[in-house]
Amino acid sequence: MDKEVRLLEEANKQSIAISKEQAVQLVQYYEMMIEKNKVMNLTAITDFEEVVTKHFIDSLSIVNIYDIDRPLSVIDVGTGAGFPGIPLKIVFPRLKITLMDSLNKRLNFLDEVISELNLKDIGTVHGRAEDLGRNNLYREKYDLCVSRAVANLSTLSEYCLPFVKVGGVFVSYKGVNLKEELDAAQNAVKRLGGNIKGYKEFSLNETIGRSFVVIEKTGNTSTKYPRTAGKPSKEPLS
Ligand SMILES: C[S@@+](CC[C@H](N)C(=O)[O-])C[C@H]1O[C@@H](n2cnc3c(N)ncnc32)[C@H](O)[C@@H]1O
Repeated sequence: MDKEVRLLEEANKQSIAISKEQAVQLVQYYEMMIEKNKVMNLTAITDFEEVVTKHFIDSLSIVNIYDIDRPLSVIDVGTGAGFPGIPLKIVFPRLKITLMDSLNKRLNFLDEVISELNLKDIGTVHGRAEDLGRNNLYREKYDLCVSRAVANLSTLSEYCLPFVKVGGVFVSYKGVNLKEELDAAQNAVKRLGGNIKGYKEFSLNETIGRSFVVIEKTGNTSTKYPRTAGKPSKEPLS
C-alpha cells in the first residue's frame, strides 16, 4: 500500500482530516528527513509507520483540543526536525509559523523543506529561547506557542510564555503521568503571567500515552523573565 494511503488511514483513525495533497507533502517531508538523517542527527525514529504515528499524528493531534484551523501566529520552540511545526503548517496552511531552535544545522534542513514544499508564511529563527524571548521582535507577539520534547513544564513555561500575547495560549505536548510536573509548574506559570487552563490525555494508536497542557496567557510576563541562558533549566522557577 502506498505511503500516502497509510497516512490518510492513520489520520482518519485519530479524527484528523488530511487531503490527498497534504499527505503527498507529508510523505515528501518524510523522505527528505530520512535522506538528511544519514548525514546528521534529526530523528531516532525512521520507520515510516512509526514516523506517521509518533511524529505526524502526534503533532497534528492538537486539532482535537484546540481550534487551530485559522490564521494564528504560531511559534514552535525547540522545533528540532520540525515537530510539531512542519506537519501543522502542511495541514493547516493558514497558520503563520516561526520555527525556532538553538541548533542551526536543523534549521538549515527546515529551510530546505520549506523551499522544496513551497510552504508560505513560515520561517526559521536561530537562537535560544531565553535570548529570543527578550527580543521585542518575538516577545509577546504570538497567538499560540507550541513545544514538544524540550524541557520540564516549569523550564518550558519560562521559555515559552514570554512569546505569547496576553489572551493567547501555550500548548505543551507531553507524555502521561504528569501530576508531579504539573504541580511543580503551577507557581512558575503564575509568575510568568499564565494560568494552567487544562490537561488532556489521549492515546496514539490506542497504546502510546500522550497529553496536552493548555496554558493561557492572562497577563504580561515580567521583564525579569526569561532569565539568562541556562538558568531556566538549571534552576527551574518554583
Ligand atoms: C528533543 S528535541 C525535540 C525536537 C522536536 N520538538 C520534536 O518533538 O521532535 C529538543 C530540541 O529543542 C532544542 N532546544 C533545547 N533547548 C533550547 C533552548 N533553550 N532554546 C531553543 N531551542 C532549544 C534542541 O536544540 C532540540 O532541537
